[in-house]
Amino acid sequence: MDDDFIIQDIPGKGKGVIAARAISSGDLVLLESPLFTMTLSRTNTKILTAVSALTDSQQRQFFALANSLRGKLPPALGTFNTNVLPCGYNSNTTGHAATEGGIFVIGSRFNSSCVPNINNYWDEQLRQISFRAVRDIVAGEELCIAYTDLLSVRDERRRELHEKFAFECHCTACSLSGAQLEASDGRRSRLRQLYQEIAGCGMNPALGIRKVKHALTLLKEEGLLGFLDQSYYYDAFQFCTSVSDIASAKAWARKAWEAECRNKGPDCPEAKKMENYSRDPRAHLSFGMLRKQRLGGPD
Ligand SMILES: C[S@@+](CC[C@H](N)C(=O)[O-])C[C@H]1O[C@@H](n2cnc3c(N)ncnc32)[C@H](O)[C@@H]1O
Repeated sequence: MDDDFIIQDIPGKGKGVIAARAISSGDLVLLESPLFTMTLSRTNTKILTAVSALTDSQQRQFFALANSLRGKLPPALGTFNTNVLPCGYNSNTTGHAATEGGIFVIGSRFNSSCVPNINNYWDEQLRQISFRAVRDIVAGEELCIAYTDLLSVRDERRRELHEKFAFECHCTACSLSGAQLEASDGRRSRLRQLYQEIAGCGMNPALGIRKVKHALTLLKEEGLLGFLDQSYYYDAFQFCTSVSDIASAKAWARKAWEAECRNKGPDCPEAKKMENYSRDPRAHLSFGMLRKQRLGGPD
């Protein structure tokens, strides 16, 4: 793992993390314990109290991290807010925020991209954060996570990143212009709509499956397939199990299981759940709730 990346200066971004060799989709790039964690209700005083409990060398590590909020916030709070990563379930897409955040000596060096190649996941049992590749990565590529809601349009993403982290994003998606930018914004907006429409398709599972397939196509076109696909597979699984289409339900559950393994690791509770459903879709609450029909599995 330690040989997978190097930390170096990146023009316009401070430091960042670069792949030192080819990394395959699903590979664990880093597993790290926090220097310390803190609940959402943090203040400069609370952070200074937590930092003072660290060893001298850990205190130096904390203050050596970037502070992009210098002059806007007191130094400890600015450093914390620049580097904090969620320690708990967090979804930029649904707006669900983890109640705890942590500071990581290495993990806090990952920069942001709106087409991320790395997923960060807090393992509650280990109380460590993992970083896994969401697609194949070539040597020399920067390893980036997502700091923002990827289903927002470019200008909204830039506004949010500027407000929270005081930088302008120039990732491949944010650097688009003209018709290409319009197409990218259109796909992300449509994906957000589909996310909500799919949730309302419980009584019309055939329509739900069509919308899932449309969403997966848009995710692929937008370069986000490996990052945001798992919830769509789970939705498709539920549609199939509700109409007792067992073979298709198993196939969708398997796709969800693969996605959870890739992004969070095979031992995470979500992967275990999907593995169980892929063996026995009847175990799901919605099994057989609607008239039997065949909906079909993933393409
Ligand atoms: C958690 S730190 C990431 C590591 C940091 N670059 C460093 O030097 O340690 C977050 C800060 O990195 C910079 N950053 C992250 N992603 C960036 C990007 N895509 N473009 C420019 N700066 C970025 C911003 O200053 C941001 O506030």
